Amino acid sequence: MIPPAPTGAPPLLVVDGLVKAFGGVRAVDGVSFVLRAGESAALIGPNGAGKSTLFSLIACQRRPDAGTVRMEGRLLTGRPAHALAGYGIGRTFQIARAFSSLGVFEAARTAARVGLPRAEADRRAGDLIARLGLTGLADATVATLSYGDIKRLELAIALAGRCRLLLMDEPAAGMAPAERRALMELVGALAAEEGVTVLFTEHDMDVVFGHARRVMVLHHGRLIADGPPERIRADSRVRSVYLGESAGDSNPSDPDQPT
Ligand SMILES: Nc1ncnc2c1ncn2[C@@H]1O[C@H](COP(=O)(O)OP(=O)(O)OP(=O)(O)O)[C@@H](O)[C@H]1O
Repeated sequence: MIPPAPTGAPPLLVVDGLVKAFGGVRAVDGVSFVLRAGESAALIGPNGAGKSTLFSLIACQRRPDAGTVRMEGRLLTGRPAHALAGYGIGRTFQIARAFSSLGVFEAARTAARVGLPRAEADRRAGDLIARLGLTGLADATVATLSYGDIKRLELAIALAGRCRLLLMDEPAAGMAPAERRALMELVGALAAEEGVTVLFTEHDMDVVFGHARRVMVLHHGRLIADGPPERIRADSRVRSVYLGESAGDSNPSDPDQPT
């Protein structure tokens, strides 16, 4: 588990008054929060709450209608998505696609090579793929990997670039429960070792309540709750928002106990 962020840790990501509308729908409607170095936060909400849109605004895939995002004090809003790495932000979503013709080790090494001498980059890439259980696949072409292996490789690639903030859009989607737990435990351990702050969206409440130290709840584009998992679980507004959700695992009133 990731230890709680030290009190008074410096603000890493500052999201201030983000708004994004599609026609008449305010998908993100005035969202503000501060993520401090060392935190591990999950962004949850029922279908259509605005999670993907908010994530895409933070990750510079869309421009907000209003509001700003700052990383370590530097304005991120308006920058292209490929500038994220230069701000110390790694994103796991679909990274592997860009590396599909490379071998697994080569892909991790390419990411590690940015700003590191060759020998050090090789060592870092080797260490990370070992930690992620991919050593046996070091020479396999990325395009041939299974879904779960791609997810692990994406994590290795994001961390190889020595990001300070890791953005993960449904990191465990499509995985079997045991594989999900293993992946998130690895994320927690690696983030703690590397001093990386984590922000992730997730539908699976076991993953959210088992692995986030902070949970932010979106509803109709607004943050309706933000706090430690135990407080979110007991929040009457959060419970009422999730009532009637069809997916059994989408109800935060009845998640598994945190591991
Ligand atoms: N490109 C788009 N054009 C029009 N409306 C959109 C677009 N993207 C999102 N929306 C609308 O914005 C709202 C928020 O959608 P968003 O996908 O961000 O929610 P979400 O919380 O990620 O949902 P889910 O959990 O179902 O993925 C929804 O009403 C959605 O229909």
